[in-house]
Amino acid sequence: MAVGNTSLYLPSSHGLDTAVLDAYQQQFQLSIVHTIPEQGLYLQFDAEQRLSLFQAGSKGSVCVDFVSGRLDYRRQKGGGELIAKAVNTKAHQSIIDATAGLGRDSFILASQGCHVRMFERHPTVAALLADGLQRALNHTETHDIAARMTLMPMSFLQAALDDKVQVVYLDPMYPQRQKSAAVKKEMAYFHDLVGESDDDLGLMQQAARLAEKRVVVKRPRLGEFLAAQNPDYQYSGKSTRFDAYIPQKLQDAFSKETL
Ligand SMILES: C[S@@+](CC[C@H](N)C(=O)[O-])C[C@H]1O[C@@H](n2cnc3c(N)ncnc32)[C@H](O)[C@@H]1O
Repeated sequence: MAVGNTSLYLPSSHGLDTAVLDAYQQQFQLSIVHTIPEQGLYLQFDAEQRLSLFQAGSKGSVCVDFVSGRLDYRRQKGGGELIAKAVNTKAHQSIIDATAGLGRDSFILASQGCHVRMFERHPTVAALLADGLQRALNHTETHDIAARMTLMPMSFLQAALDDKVQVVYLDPMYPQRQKSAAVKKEMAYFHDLVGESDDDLGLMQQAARLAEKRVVVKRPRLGEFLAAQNPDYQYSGKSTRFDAYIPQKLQDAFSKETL
């Protein structure tokens, strides 16, 4: 994972108050700059005031937008989301999303009434998510959904060990496949930033300790099982598969492996 101070470009007359600037610098480890970087990835507010990830010299950007676009369409149309089946949202409403990323899966779960605590280890991605969440809270249509989503400091994931949740959801990065549609191009910026997953086993072990009912893992349809663990249930779609595990069985498997 490429963590280093990502630059946040702000014009000299940006109008942000000191508390907001402090949060960007301290919490999200961003370096404020007043000229647009000539190379690499950087953050900037786009024309619609959304905090966005840009690549110097390239077109397009990535931001978290729960209010318009694809997620808004899914919110309004709803429908048989495979993820809802895998999590079993009718029975399980308390969720930890331990790899929250841009929050799309968390938003879908929250749209189904779940309360989702989101953890994102990359501070720049967490900054994008915090910005998108705030805008969703400020918007009437998405306020109630966003109010069920909480972005947690990473350190709380360990501290939350005494505080079980029904489901832990995992969607670690998997190796990038061929970039098909142009819309995927921007997502290459995101991949460059966070890199591939380097801690699959650690994530699975932590999830097995925290979850009471299920651990759910998102994978490419034909992808390998995370940490080589065979799931108890599988839910396959056109390109994605959700593997569901009974946490106790996972814990037993891990303790056998360490004997
Ligand atoms: C594929 S993205 C998740 C996308 C997300 N499900 C969504 O709907 O937007 C994976 C994210 O998990 C994060 N991540 C990977 N390993 C992690 C770990 N061990 N702990 C916390 N976050 C992790 C990465 O920084 C990345 O943002």
